[in-house]
Amino acid sequence: MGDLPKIASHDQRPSQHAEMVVRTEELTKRFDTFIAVDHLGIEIYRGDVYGLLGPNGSGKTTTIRMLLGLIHPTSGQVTTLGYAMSDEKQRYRALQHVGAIVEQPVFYPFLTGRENLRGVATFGCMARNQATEERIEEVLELVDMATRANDSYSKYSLGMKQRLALAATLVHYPQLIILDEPTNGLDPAGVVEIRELIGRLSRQGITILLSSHQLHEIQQVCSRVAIIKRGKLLVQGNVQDLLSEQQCILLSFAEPDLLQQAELFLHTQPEGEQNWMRHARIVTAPANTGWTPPGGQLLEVEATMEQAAAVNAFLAERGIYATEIRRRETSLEQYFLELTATPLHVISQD
Ligand SMILES: Nc1ncnc2c1ncn2[C@@H]1O[C@H](COP(=O)(O)OP(=O)(O)OP(=O)(O)O)[C@@H](O)[C@H]1O
Repeated sequence: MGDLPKIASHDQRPSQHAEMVVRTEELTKRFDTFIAVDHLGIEIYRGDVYGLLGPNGSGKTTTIRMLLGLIHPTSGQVTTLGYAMSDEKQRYRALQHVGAIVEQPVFYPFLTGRENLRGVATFGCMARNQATEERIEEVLELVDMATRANDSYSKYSLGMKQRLALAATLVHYPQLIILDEPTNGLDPAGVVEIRELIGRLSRQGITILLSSHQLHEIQQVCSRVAIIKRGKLLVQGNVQDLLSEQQCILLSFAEPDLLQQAELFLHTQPEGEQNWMRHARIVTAPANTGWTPPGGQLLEVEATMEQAAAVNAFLAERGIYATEIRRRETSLEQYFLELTATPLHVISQD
């Protein structure tokens, strides 16, 4: 097997005493001989906006369905808000504090948005009283649907339908909401609306778990993420920490020959304490940056901008001078693609 990238768990928890809202331990789901979720251990803390990411078929929906008790795990545990989901009574108690959108929610097309929410409140055993009416108005305001609440559901756009579905999850004051691909099928404006709404809900103290393919959106809205592949956890951690761990610098040289020499010097050094001594490679200059080095190539060195001076000095001592050094910005999307394209291996979890 080739050199695997070093992957670690950088799980900077919100605080030492942060309350665990969801914990899965060795969570596994088999469909006949196929393992859809494989010994998954994730931890979601109060206040997290937690992104569950993975390629198609990696087990996100299956995990979410187990978290909600819609399907039973083959083995392993789910604890939600301190309740063991394997116990029927405890599961019932937990779910009273959870709102979720897993499949396209079913609303009556001929009723208005407000009437549909009244139905949701009734199914949720809320009393038909002034307090419930006030709560319905409150959630309609929260999802920015108050002005359209008297229109029939059949007239809503996809984005409005999704916001009404979110309103429905909020009616009974959940502590945790779970959203499977909440921006699926939405146009860019709809995606932004949902992102803003998730931010608003988070500021109200609601813990949010969402799965998504929209990695750009996830990066903007999530505080922590788990990346899974073939049902296994690849990495879990704070988004900023994961990305800063991926920091690299890019160096350009006046001639392509110097690029080769610089790479060779960094590679042939005896193993040093500095990571950048070992992790250097020639890469194509990133597009759309206006940076056009000779031969279109750059040297990428695994180092922070603070270590750039040391890299520069190291090369200068050997008579090689970089013409320019820049930081390579890593996006969650890039990180995700690099991680999920690598051979699968299990990380050590903290
Ligand atoms: N009821 C089932 N019976 C058999 N296989 C299933 C069942 N449900 C899911 N699977 C399989 O388990 C794997 C994980 O599916 P899952 O829907 O959890 O993935 P996902 O990450 O949510 O994918 P996507 O991003 O495409 O929605 C897939 O290979 C799927 O075909």
